[in-house]
Amino acid sequence: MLLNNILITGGAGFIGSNFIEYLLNNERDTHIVNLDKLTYAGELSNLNEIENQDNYTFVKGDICDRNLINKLFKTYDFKAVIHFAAESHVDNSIEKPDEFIKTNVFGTFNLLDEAKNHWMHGPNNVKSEHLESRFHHISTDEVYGSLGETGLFTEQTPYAPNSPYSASKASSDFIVRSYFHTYGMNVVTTNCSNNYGPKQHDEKLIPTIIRKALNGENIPIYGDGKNIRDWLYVLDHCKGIDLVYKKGKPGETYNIGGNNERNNLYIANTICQILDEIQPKNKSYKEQISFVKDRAGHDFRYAIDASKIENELGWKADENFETGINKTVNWYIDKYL
Ligand SMILES: Cc1cn([C@H]2C[C@H](O)[C@@H](COP(=O)(O)OP(=O)(O)O[C@H]3O[C@H](CO)[C@@H](O)[C@H](O)[C@H]3O)O2)c(=O)[nH]c1=O
Repeated sequence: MLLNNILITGGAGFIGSNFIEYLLNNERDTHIVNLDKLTYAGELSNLNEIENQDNYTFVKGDICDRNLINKLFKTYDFKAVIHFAAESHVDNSIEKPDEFIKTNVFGTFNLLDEAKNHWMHGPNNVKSEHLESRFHHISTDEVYGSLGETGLFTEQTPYAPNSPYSASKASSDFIVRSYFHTYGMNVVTTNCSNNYGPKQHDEKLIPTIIRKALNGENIPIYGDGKNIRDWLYVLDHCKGIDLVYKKGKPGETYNIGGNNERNNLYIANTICQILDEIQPKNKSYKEQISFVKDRAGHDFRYAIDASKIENELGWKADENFETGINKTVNWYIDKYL
């Protein structure tokens, strides 16, 4: 059988590795090339379960390396690119924005431009063998900025990124958009809310709470803990990405959110309550919750209106926050204990 080669960038990271596993479990006619730089956030063991499959190849490399990208396109004649690779941690972007601009902005441009050169003769002239070839850009709801107490982000919400991270993702979204409008390239973008679930890097809120709780350390909650995020179980996100990748309209963007708005203090209390039940000790884990200095420019609230992907493509999240967080806490207990 002739396999379709697709390029997945950042596949050793949290969402990318969950997506690769999801795709390979559901498809037999795809060969995935996973290009990942293996920064501190990439973990090859995330891919243990599929690393020996013959329809999977790992390449260590940087999306900013134009020669490498060119060589990969020549070797594999990719039929699609699904682009996860990014510097993703907001706190790091506040301390050191350079890498975010380099990887998220320049790296995305590099990939996109190589894909265009490989798939198209010129503006609006796609090579016959690449009529279906698609560039799927994975992005974030943070590009829309911060909400007050009410309202939801829709695909029409104007961009208003507040952190160097979200500004770099917003820039990359605009570059991708421009390749549709200028060159007629087949691109789609998905903007997701906060993901959680297995394989997330230790630095993010939910793994931090679980790890610090189990280690008997203070659980750091920024500011007053009232900031709100819309939590999306990572496998629901993967299903949404797969739908958009296969059925999304070229040039369109789709929001993917969990419809699970929770404030950070609620998240910490919920996790502590689960741990009190399944991993009890002499006092409640809640006593470890500790309020610390707020994040600079901390966005107050993110919340997504996912009706476009639900109505147009039939996507629906399978997990609600209660089912998802229970699975997640159990997964990290196995990892940390
Ligand atoms: C790490 C940490 C975070 N926080 C707060 C800050 C945020 O309000 C909330 C979640 O923080 P983080 O886990 O860093 O995630 P956040 O800044 O929302 O961004 C995430 O979600 C975004 C999607 O909304 C993604 O685009 C980002 O790549 C991803 O990192 O918890 C704490 O209160 N204490 C902590 O120790």
